[in-house]
Amino acid sequence: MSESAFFERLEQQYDAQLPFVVYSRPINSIIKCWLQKDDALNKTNTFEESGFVFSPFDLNNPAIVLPQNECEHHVLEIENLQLETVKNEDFESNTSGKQTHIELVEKGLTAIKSGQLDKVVLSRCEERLVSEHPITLFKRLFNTYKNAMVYCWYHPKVGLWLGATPELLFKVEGQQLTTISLAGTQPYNADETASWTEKELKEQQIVTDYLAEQIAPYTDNTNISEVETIRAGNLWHLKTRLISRISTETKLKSIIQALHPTPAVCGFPKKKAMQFILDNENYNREFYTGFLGELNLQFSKTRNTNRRNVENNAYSVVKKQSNFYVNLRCVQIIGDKAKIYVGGGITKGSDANNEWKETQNKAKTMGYILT
Ligand SMILES: C=C(O[C@@H]1C=C(C(=O)O)C=C[C@H]1O)C(=O)O
Repeated sequence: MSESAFFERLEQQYDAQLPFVVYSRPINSIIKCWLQKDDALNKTNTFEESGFVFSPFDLNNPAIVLPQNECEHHVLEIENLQLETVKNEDFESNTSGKQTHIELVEKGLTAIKSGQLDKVVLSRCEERLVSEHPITLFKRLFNTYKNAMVYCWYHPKVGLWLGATPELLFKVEGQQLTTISLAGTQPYNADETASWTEKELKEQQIVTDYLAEQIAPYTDNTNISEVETIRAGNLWHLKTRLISRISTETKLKSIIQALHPTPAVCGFPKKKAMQFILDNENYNREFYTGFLGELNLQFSKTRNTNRRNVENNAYSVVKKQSNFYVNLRCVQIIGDKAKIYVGGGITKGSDANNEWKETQNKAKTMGYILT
């Protein structure tokens, strides 16, 4: 399918108010779209279906699935999309929510000092006007953020979301589980390399240890990589990769419950941090810090047994794969309004003003894309 035919088909779907998702995974020149044939709202809480899942932060609310066999699928392989309009380099974060956010962070710090919590991730949402077509915004995301999972998701009964997330929640290929620990934030500077404080390194290590502990009951042989610095748009983060094997009887839902929400978007202890967020952030995160991605898709892997008998040499096994990304650096579009969702992790020693600035920096990822 040509680039123009691919996007025309997507625009038709949006004009007909039918559900769709268009996305591209990090470091990948493949754009996929799933177009649901009707406007049914398919929910899941078992995560046993095959499809594309869009899950809220709070799993007490349902996750939405675009079922694989009720969708038309298209794939486009391309490096850069044609775009007439360029991104806006002058985005200035709106300061109207500053006082409220600082008060929220201070409340979080008080809870940490009193020993109720070790870490809590506190967020806010900032409104902007948007005039551009969502498909144009998606094209800009794809051209701008090559090492993020970029997407535009729409369901007429739920809403319209776009994002460029640097964070894999986890992926499962057959029995192999991969997850990452992402924490620490610094503004990206092309002339310097990131230098991290002991506090930042320690906090990222805490996230890594926590993830390893959470997956331990379902896995064996966890291999933990060295810590590396990665770039996500205008920011640096610290990242570690954890790879392990899950036992055959483990259900995908158990892995989801063990890993979501991670301390990178919620805090820990998990339940207490979650409760603090639900009680104190004075808005609903909805799908921000939820997760999205391919759910139980079948793929076949060819094995080479190296036997002499050529007939037996290659055979393929059908396996299932899922890959979920944390819904960060995202925006919800309602009519001509764009709501940019941003947050950051608060620990002992965090400074409320710096936390505010960190959310302003994070808002730029989507801010640059909107005009
Ligand atoms: C919560 C967000 O980001 C998360 C929080 C980070 C931090 O506290 O330093 C870093 C990356 C993300 O895991 C967000 O972007 O809204």
